[in-house]
Amino acid sequence: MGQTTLSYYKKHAIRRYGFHGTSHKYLAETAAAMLGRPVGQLNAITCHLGNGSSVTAVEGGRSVDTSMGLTPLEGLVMGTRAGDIDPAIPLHLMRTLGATAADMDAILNKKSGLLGLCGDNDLRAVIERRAKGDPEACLAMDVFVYRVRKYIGAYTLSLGGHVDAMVFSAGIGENSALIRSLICAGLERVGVRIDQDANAEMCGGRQGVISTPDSRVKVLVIPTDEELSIAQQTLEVVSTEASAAA
Ligand SMILES: Nc1ncnc2c1ncn2[C@@H]1O[C@H](COP(=O)(O)OP(=O)(O)O)[C@@H](O)[C@H]1O
Ligand SMILES: CC(=O)OP(=O)(O)O
Ligand SMILES: [Mg+2]
Repeated sequence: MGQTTLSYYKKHAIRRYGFHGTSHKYLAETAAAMLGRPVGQLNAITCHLGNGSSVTAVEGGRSVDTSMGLTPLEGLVMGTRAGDIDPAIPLHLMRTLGATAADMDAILNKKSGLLGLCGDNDLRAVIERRAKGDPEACLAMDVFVYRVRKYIGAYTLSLGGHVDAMVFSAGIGENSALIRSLICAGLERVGVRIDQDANAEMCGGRQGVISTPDSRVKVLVIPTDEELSIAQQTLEVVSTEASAAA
């Protein structure tokens, strides 16, 4: 047997690390508290949508899949990151344009995403331009929203169709009722019904439910608190080590 690609995993630590873990953990725990159940009994899809964005599938309180990989480049379309693309594209650009690995790193991490699609990386600017009918801004938002919906669809099946809650958080998820509404549009058949008044109100650091009472999937807006989550997890590690040493 020749060398398998599994050796990259074993010898070179190529694996899915995922990012925003402190945020997704905080969101799952807060969602469980809001639904009045132990986090171990919660299935959820947590959407951390900021400048960097990721989605996580949470089953019984544990992350079972997440959209960022070895680096934060994989997954959603972000402010300046491309997210998922055909892995052959960088190879093609390196061959045809003579681009180096460093060039590709800069293109895919710093010049792609919303910025690459329309010239603005801040979604507030993209939303303003879209409202005026700017075609590139419309395209950028369509691609952004479509990619989030695709992950929600994939993770809904990863969770066997059993989703208790969908959570929106971070700069975009906490503040843009428009983006939340576009992501959830037409999902009634998979149990998601948005209360548009509640959605419009849940901005600027407010926490609450934005789905209708009859929505099978509860849709929540939760301002994330990564600092608190880091402090709680640090305390957990320190207390465990202290009690083991005693
Ligand atoms: N009202 C809003 N509408 C749409 N997008 C917003 C709004 N407020 C903030 N954002 C987006 O949130 C992003 C910042 O999110 P944040 O979670 O702070 O990002 P990061 O931690 O990755 O820097 C901004 O780039 C902007 O696109
Ligand atoms: C990993 C990442 O994108 O982090 P942030 O959201 O803080 O930019
Ligand atoms: Mg952040």
